[in-house]
Amino acid sequence: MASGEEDRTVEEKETNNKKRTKGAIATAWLTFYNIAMTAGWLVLAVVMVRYYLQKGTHKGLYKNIARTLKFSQTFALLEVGHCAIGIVRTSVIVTGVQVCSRIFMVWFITNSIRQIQNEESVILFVVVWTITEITRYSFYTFNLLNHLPYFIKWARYNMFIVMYPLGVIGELLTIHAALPYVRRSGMYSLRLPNKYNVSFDYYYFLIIVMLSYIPLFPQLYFHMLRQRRRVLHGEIVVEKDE
Ligand SMILES: CCCCCCCCCCCCC[C@@H](O)CC(=O)SCCNC(=O)CCNC(=O)[C@H](O)C(C)(C)COP(=O)(O)OP(=O)(O)OC[C@H]1O[C@@H](n2cnc3c(N)ncnc32)[C@H](O)[C@@H]1OP(=O)(O)O
Repeated sequence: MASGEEDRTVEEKETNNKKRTKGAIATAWLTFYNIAMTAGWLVLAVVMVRYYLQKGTHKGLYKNIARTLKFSQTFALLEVGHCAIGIVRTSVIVTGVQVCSRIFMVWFITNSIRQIQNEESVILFVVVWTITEITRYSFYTFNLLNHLPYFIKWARYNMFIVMYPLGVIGELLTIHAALPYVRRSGMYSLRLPNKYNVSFDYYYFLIIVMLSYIPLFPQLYFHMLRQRRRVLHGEIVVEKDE
């Protein structure tokens, strides 16, 4: 064998070894991450069911789940990182919009405005998120372990058809319920005159957020419909932002 060819073979072997090591580390991390996230959302589900069975009402439930909800949803920020460094084949933009809008709902709406925490709409989106995330993270976990039961795959790529719109309804109704409190309290707003000479009205910002669901939500929904066709029906789908 010529020495040039030998060099290339050694180089290829080294590259393959590096890829394998990175692959193994990434797979181990993702498996750990998905198990931890499934557990987090399962805890939330158990606490919710137990609370409802004991008290017979959803009132006061949010206080009991607030910490686990904030923890589980905030950790999902790591998913944007996973896409950015390329260890999962998902769009950073789609994941970013999905994760950031949820974090916004949790921290800057539900957690910040005590008066709306007992609204039915809060329970609606929390229940919908919980069911979705238990399914999604168990799907990823079993998939990584190469033991994916068909019903989990089926649930992952069918339930969103109903769950996504339900979640959006819950989120929009919650922001809508928050509007009067935000207007009255002037929270997170900056009025003129101030030393920065900048004004910001959180009330109008929330109206813009609600309106932004109109162009953004269909994109997330159609993304999932394309994923569904690809995974369940084996169709080759080309994403625009890939
Ligand atoms: C600051 C102000 C904010 C203003 C916001 C404005 C509003 C915007 C509107 C937003 C509306 C959002 C509403 C929403 O919150 C409501 C709900 O969620 S309700 C509940 C129902 N929801 C769903 O069903 C969620 C569906 N969405 C998702 O699943 C994801 O979020 C999404 C990013 C859309 C997922 O898509 P993805 O592209 O990741 O699809 P796949 O799951 O098929 O994965 C693709 C491949 O990547 C692998 N992967 C991904 N993640 C992992 C992981 N953690 N571990 C291992 N592998 C992973 C996956 O296996 C696939 O691999 P392969 O291609 O090899 O099969």
